[in-house]
Amino acid sequence: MTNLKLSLAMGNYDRTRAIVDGRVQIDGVDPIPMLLSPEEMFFRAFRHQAFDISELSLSSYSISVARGEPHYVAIPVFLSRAFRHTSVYIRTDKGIEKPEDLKGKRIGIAEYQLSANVWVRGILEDEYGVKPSDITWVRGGMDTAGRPEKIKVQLPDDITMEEAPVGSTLNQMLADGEIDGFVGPRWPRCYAEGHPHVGRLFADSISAAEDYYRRTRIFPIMHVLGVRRSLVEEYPFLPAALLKAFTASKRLAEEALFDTSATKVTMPFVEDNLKRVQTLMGNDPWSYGVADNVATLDKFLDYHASQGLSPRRVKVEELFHPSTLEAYSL
Ligand SMILES: O=C(O)c1ccc(O)c(O)c1
Repeated sequence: MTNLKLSLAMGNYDRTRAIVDGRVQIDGVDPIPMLLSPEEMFFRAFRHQAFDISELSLSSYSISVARGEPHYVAIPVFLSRAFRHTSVYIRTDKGIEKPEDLKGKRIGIAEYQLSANVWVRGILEDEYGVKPSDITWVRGGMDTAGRPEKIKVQLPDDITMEEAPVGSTLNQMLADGEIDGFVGPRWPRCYAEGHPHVGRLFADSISAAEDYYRRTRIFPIMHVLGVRRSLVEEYPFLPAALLKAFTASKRLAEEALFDTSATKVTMPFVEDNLKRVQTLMGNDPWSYGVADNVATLDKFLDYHASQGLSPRRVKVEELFHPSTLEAYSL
């Protein structure tokens, strides 16, 4: 019996590496891995359904489910998670000292529907009373002018959204003070390069995120794994096989990270960060599976619907293949 040969698009992460190098096999599948950036992967997945198995933006995927036209079915493998307190950048010379000061400001975004932006808008509203309609959103490419939206969205009437001027990038607009801030999953180049008037809204974003986690127990989910729906109809073993393999691959990455004899990532203070995260979040901080993540997924779907991105409130169980919602035991 030969295995299915399936294309597999995902990021180059420690938690996926064992699948790429063959230490973990996916039952019944010979993967053809492609390690891509989120921008390229999601554009090709959502515009052209280019891959058999693909990491997917939780937001873009939720839109496709809410619209009743999902080309992929998700598996509760959360390939990207992040506390997005890190992801709000501001001009430090525009009177922005606290979240409430964002009201009336012009904030750049690459796309309204990016998962990181859904989380940031939700947290700003829930925690600080700053509504999406309090801000003027300016949409454009970060480093390339004229970025297209990968999914067209119809925003609620009270949302003000402008397109960045033709030929302008958000990085240049932020650097020149033409926008007051930027929200997005990737840091803007001018911040990375140390622009003297560009900083973070939450200057101590680790403390802000820790406080948020203590109160909410939410570690935001950005990306899921998806498999082409037509393939699952033909081969219903695929979702559970993928969940099993990706869970095993993540476990190997965690074991390596905890082997601190010679650190596995090129970064100081790894042991200290591991201890800090364990103290805050317990022994499985980056959990896969629906059961451990229902509250986080529910919060995301609330935000997604209230921000007008899904035309109806999708239920958590609708996102994932039924075979990944339960497991056998001995
Ligand atoms: O589509 C994007 O631009 C994009 C970039 C980075 C991410 O992590 C992401 O979720 C989306």
